[in-house]
Amino acid sequence: MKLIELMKQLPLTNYEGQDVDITDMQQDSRLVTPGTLFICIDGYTVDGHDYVDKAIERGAVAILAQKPLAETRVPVIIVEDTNRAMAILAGAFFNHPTQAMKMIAVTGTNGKTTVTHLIEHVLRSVNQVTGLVGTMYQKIGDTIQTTKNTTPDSLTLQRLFASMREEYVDTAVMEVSSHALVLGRVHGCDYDVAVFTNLTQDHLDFHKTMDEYAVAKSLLFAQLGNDYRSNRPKFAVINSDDAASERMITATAAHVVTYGIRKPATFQATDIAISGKGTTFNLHFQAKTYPIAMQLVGNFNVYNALAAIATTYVQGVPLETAIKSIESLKGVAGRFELVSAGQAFPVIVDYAHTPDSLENVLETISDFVKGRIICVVGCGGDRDRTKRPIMAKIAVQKADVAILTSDNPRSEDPMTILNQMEAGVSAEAVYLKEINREKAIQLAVNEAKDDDVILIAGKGHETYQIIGSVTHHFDDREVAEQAIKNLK
Ligand SMILES: CC(=O)N[C@H]1[C@@H](OP(=O)(O)OP(=O)(O)OC[C@H]2O[C@@H](n3ccc(=O)[nH]c3=O)[C@H](O)[C@@H]2O)O[C@H](CO)[C@@H](O)[C@@H]1O[C@H](C)C(=O)N[C@@H](C)C(=O)N[C@H](CCC(=O)O)C(=O)O
Ligand SMILES: Nc1ncnc2c1ncn2[C@@H]1O[C@H](COP(=O)(O)OP(=O)(O)OP(=O)(O)O)[C@@H](O)[C@H]1O
Ligand SMILES: N[C@H](CCC[C@H](N)C(=O)O)C(=O)O
Ligand SMILES: [Mg+2]
Repeated sequence: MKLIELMKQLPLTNYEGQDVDITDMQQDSRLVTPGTLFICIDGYTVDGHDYVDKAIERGAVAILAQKPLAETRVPVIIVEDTNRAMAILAGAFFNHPTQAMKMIAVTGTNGKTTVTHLIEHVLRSVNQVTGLVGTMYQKIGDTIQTTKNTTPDSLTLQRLFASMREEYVDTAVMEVSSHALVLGRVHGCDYDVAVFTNLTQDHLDFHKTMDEYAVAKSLLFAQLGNDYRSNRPKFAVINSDDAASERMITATAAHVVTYGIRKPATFQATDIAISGKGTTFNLHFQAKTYPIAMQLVGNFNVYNALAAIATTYVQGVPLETAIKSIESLKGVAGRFELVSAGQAFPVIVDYAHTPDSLENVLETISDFVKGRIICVVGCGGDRDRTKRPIMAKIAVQKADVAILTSDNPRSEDPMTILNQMEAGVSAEAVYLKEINREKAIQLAVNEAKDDDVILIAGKGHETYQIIGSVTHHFDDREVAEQAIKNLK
């Protein structure tokens, strides 16, 4: 693509300088190849404007910047906000790939990964080619790529959607984080359905207040339904039981479909029964009742199943087909995943890393446990500090034996994090504290009797423990399995 042609996407820029062929766009100098337009992003850690030399050395033929640069070797285009411009240019450069497939976005504090996997599973059961973008990986059909972010930057995303278009993906299902919404990572994505799971405390290091966090989530719904050039109907699929739902509904111009348990909803669940092996409930939709017996455990997974059924229904999948598919799903990796190494007591690895999810998962276990609940939990470093005392309090109150430990301390001192967790626990409470996560898991396993249930919370599918700037291999499932073997 010619630079002048590309710059027409930024009409206020009026670029009429030297024209060159642009064969790629990059915001990371390390990925530049000859012919690239290099976009300078002023980041949280470093300033991309400082990498212009590196980019040109690697063959960049033009630079997009938001600060004046003393650069004469290649054309420099200055815009007010390179991040915003990047999203607009990325959509145009890759010829708007999101318009070539159905697009489903899932946002909310908890349940995004689970709901996207449920939707993917249902769509695959009706032979769709699917794409998936989220916390665990990016996936096209069966091909998996690892990823740094739940929702990557706009350029990475549009490039990914272009690859999906090449693979004839029918529907892309993606998690949209609140960070992504605020940072414009999904600008230019043309969604057909946006799903809201729930809003509870997390990420207050980034959003500062719950109100700000809610506004961030509502941005997804604000960008849905306004594009009347596309003749596809747009749907907002909303959890009617969540206090923040009204804000999401107000923000959108799309059709609204609700799901829930407590308040009236388009897709309503009643008669929920939970066991250690699965959940049954009745789904009510348009005066009909559908009994469902799924392998996912917990009330919160009833919400996730309803969200997936409602979403696939508005995308044309018959209800009975979606139900059958959801019933066949064994689970999502690292979410209420059972570790079995011949022991008598269930060991559950779960990704609960927020107060609400931890409380939900502990309450779910208390619905079926015969003996005690033993819970191993830590809180991430360089993340919302205010959730630490709350999570510890929940663990100590809701589990019979709470073992507080480390979970990706990152640049923080692990003991400081543990102390901040302990601040939420009353002085007379009884709990254990073990900074080494491996030892904490062994303690839990040593403590367990036949009727007990162990919950190892916070890391789920993760296969690492980040201490300082070093990423060590660490997998709760492997460590638990070894700990069980050590018993014998
Ligand atoms: C706080 C935050 O969002 N950081 C994101 C941000 O990083 P940053 O601002 O620190 O980037 P930087 O290192 O300062 O670099 C600035 C610019 O210089 C460029 N650069 C840098 C070095 C170099 O040699 N050459 C070069 O060109 C970089 O490519 C970049 O364009 O931009 C990066 C590229 O897009 C992201 O990967 C990174 O996410 C980091 C890894 C992260 O941990 N983010 C978390 C907070 C996050 O976004 N989480 C959400 C929610 C998760 C969930 O709850 O599910 C997510 O969607 O992942
Ligand atoms: N609908 C829900 N409501 C509350 N808690 C949930 C819900 N679904 C899952 N959880 C809990 O939250 C944990 C994380 O679930 P999941 O990975 O699906 O959420 P997520 O929104 O993708 O999280 P992240 O923001 O880290 O990507 C699960 O392991 C479970 O404990
Ligand atoms: N997406 C979440 C993951 C947290 C997982 C937990 N293990 C941690 O490291 O805090 C976050 O970045 O806040
Ligand atoms: Mg996720």
